[in-house]
Amino acid sequence: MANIKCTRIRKSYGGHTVISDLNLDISDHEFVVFLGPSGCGKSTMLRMIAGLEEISDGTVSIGGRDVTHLPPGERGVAMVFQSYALYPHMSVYDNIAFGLRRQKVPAEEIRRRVDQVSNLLGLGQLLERKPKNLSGGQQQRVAMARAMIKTPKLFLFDEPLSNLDAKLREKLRTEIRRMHLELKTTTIFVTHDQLEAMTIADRIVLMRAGAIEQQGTPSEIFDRPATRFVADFIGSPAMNFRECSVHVEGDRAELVSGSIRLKVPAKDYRDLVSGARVEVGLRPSKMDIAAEGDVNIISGTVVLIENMGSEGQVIVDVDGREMSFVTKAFRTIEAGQRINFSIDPDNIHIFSRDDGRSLLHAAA
Ligand SMILES: Nc1ncnc2c1ncn2[C@@H]1O[C@H](COP(=O)(O)OP(=O)(O)OP(=O)(O)O)[C@@H](O)[C@H]1O
Repeated sequence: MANIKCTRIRKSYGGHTVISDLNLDISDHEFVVFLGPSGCGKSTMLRMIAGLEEISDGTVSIGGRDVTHLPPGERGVAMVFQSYALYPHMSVYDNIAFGLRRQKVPAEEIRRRVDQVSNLLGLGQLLERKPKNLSGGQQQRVAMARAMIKTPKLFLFDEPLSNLDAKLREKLRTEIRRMHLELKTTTIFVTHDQLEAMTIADRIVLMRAGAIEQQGTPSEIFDRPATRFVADFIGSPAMNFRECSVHVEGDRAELVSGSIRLKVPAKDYRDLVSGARVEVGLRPSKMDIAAEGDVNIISGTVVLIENMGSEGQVIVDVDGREMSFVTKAFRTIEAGQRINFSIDPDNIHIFSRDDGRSLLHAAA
């Protein structure tokens, strides 16, 4: 069992508090991603769970055992860092076997386990090489193998893919996910890359300034962002935001900004009263060229079309400000033309201008 429980965690450096009163539960076998902008405290949290960083206040337990004051070696965790930190003078085999040799595991057993993890990570042909003769991706695989061989209860990854190029990142991301499906070791993975988080996580813990802003499955976070901050952080291309005034008529509310008029069912949101001002968020990927019968139509002049392969991002000037939407039919559009695009009422996000919280009743 390797569930994790962080209770009322605080971390201060000198007089400066960087994590305050953070509570977090992670289930056995879960793959959790700590996501957030630079400096929000992701690595500090991970390092406190690993035991590499002292906790100023609060407790951490792993598998029901309070490990708050245990050294890293006694916590049953293995950590993979951004830098591979392999021993340059040792072969791949010796690098992977190093930890087990120190534990005086019999040579035969070491051979068996090195073979097992190196096959899992596609390192079987590279065992005699020195790290300097490996690519960055191969070196990171060796670092992962070295962590895995100890059969830890908990895997901690601190931005392990940051030094790799985009293609390799994608490949290793899939491998890490596959490895998790096979081994089911509870995993925490730190990244500031939202796409990486979306594709790899069972659950995303989105942090902001030392606190949890929202946690949930990638779909929950993407489809029902609890705050404007989350909505803005997740999704690429980024969400469009417009400040709108509210006009309520019966069971419908109209959100108005310049020429934009969007209708939503008023009962789905709290605090929608005539005269209120709100922040409205529209995801580019949830809009498309308007079709017959669409209700929420926005008109503007096409500024630019970005070809993304199978679809394109269309940047449109609406009342002197740019908005964007994504469409497969981008090849039919030209810069300078007038265009109507639309959004489904279910995909309109409304946030309070005071505290940035979503006004959707069903928001997390
Ligand atoms: N040893 C330290 N002494 C003082 N402040 C520190 C120390 N380590 C981290 N901090 C501060 O704690 C905060 C959280 O840092 P942390 O490295 O956990 O952020 P992060 O979310 O992992 O960021 P990044 O994605 O840039 O690595 C930052 O404001 C950072 O400046």
